[in-house]
Amino acid sequence: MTQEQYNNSVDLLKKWAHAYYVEDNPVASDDEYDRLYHEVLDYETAHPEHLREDSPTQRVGGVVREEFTKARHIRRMWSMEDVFTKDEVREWLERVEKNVGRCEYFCEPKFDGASMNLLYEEGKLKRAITRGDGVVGEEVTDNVRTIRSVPLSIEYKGLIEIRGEVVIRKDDFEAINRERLEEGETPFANPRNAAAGSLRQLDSSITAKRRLVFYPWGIGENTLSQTKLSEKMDFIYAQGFLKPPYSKECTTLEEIEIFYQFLISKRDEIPMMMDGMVIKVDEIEKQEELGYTVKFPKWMCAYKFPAIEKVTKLLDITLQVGRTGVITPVAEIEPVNIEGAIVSRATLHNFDEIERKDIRIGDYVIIIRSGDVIPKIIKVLEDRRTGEEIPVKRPTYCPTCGSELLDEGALIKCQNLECPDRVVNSIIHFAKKGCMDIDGLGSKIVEQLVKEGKIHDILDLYRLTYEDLADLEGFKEKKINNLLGAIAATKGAPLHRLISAMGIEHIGEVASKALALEFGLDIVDATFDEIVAIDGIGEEMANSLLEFMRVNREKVLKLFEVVQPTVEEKVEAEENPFKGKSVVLTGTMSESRGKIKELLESRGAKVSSSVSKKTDYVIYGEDAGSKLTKAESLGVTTLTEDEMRKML
Ligand SMILES: NC(=O)c1ccc[n+]([C@@H]2O[C@H](COP(=O)([O-])OP(=O)(O)OC[C@H]3O[C@@H](n4cnc5c(N)ncnc54)[C@H](O)[C@@H]3O)[C@@H](O)[C@H]2O)c1
Ligand SMILES: [Zn+2]
Repeated sequence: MTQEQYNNSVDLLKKWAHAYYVEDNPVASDDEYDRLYHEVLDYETAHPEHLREDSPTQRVGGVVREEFTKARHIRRMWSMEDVFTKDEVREWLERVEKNVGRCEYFCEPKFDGASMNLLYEEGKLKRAITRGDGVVGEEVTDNVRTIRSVPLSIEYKGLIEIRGEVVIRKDDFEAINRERLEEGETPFANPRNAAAGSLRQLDSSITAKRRLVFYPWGIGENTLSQTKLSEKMDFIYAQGFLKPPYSKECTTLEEIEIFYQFLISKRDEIPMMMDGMVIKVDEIEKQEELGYTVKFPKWMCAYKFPAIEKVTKLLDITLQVGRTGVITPVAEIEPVNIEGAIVSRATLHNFDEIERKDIRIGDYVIIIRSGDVIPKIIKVLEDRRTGEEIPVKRPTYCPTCGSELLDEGALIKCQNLECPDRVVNSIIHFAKKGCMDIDGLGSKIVEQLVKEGKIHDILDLYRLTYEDLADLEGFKEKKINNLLGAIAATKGAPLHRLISAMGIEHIGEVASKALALEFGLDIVDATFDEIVAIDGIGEEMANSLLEFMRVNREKVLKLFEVVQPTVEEKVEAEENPFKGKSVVLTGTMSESRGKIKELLESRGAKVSSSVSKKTDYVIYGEDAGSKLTKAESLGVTTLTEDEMRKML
């Protein structure tokens, strides 16, 4: 890096930091920011004479926004040094121990939220101040009062500054963004900006709606006498604050590394966004001996997790035709490595989303991949446009069969029932697990069969003969017999699985069960009023089912004839505490969860997989994780397996 490049980089970082800290609306990804930041830092270490005082390496956070009252922290608030590899942790530990000898290290998650300082006096919450530039922050007391995990009063009567992170749950974050998009506002780029933006509301009722959570991680001004940070924190938790789900005291690099890997393995499960692990020297005396740089304490560091957000370029948008004919746009992106996986495509739900986000071909975009979630574009970096970007047009003809498309606004559909992509995808769906579960009929084989003209629709599967398959490439006697056997074995399958397998839009497994129980084979003649009378089935589902039956009535009747599905009897469950209740199972139980699900369903319970405010009971076994925590945070009744059995 030359001095000129250094100066330009500092200017760029400053611009990015302002957008991030002050506007809550970043124009770069964290990964990019961190990279440039470290290049700048390297240059400054090599050329201390060129160091600019206004470099982001020399200051904490951003400036205070005009609309808010400024307030001073009693003790300064800091930023944190970050390390990215085990080797860097080793170096960090060596540096620490060279100065103060062997230490104990307190390790805990680094939640990615907004830094907050709470001042308590005589047991009352007096003031809540954002970190700001570390010396002066914004007073947001009224907003913070709406956060349920911030106690308004505590037992301890001394003056104390309790520091922590205001975080937003990942699912709330997504919900807020959906809402913002609907209202034509720009979505928040990440949970941290969403938390910060929610705190900086001039109207507290908006903050209140955001369901923020506060996790304490440290103390500023205080007169507590404990000699270790972890002991002080235990005292804080005992005052009624939330304790992070995991923390560990370590003494060696190996222990630190093991806990780090453990936290990474919990990354998707924990409802809050974690971007690393914090390592802190536990002994207060040693902390003081180590002291501070201009920006951060020398006694703690953030051991960052690998980035799950990356910036990349949108190369093209291609179209996929689903089994219901819906055309889904797919973003083809310049391949990037996210946590070891090469990502080259991302989903876009529909064309309205492209228009709302104003995504153009050639744009730089931030994409995120977390857990098993398919990568998605979360933000367009409009600042980086060159003017060459090409707006995306809504398609008017099917990319597969060429028929004219029906544009319904949010959805664009190919209406040609014989469209090859629709046929292939509907057969793949028909054959998959949870539907008809036809072993040996995966997507490749379906494509082959359709392409070779062996099948044109689902019914054709049941007409396949040995001779039909014998001349296909890769089909030997055993494979043919297995496939024909697997298809024949679907005869007599439960009706609800057959309904599910038909792939009616909006009708999933649960709805299929309810429909099968209610109507049996008469489902082809069900009326709108009868359908919506079923608990859990809404108008959209009813219309979709009616439309499907209108178009496919004859085919469905034929299918019933060939498959001869087993019609389940409708038996009223006897009265019991779980009848009609919504139940979620989590953790390891004495039998498989599938078995326990069946048991509860036979008693009239609805068993679902995610916890919400509508859940009546969460029944947990051993090693229960985030679902249990979520239930507790929502105030949902939790039961052990034993308690459940007693109630039955
Ligand atoms: N995308 C962008 O344009 C952009 C711009 C500026 C900064 N950033 C991001 O912000 C980071 C720098 O921000 P920063 O200086 O606030 O540092 P930081 O967020 O990396 O770390 C410091 C903060 O961590 C928080 N924290 C969470 N858990 C904690 C715990 N257990 N103990 C102590 N503190 C805990 C505290 O609020 C503390 O202030 C960069 O690494 C970058 O990722 C991004
Ligand atoms: Zn088509």
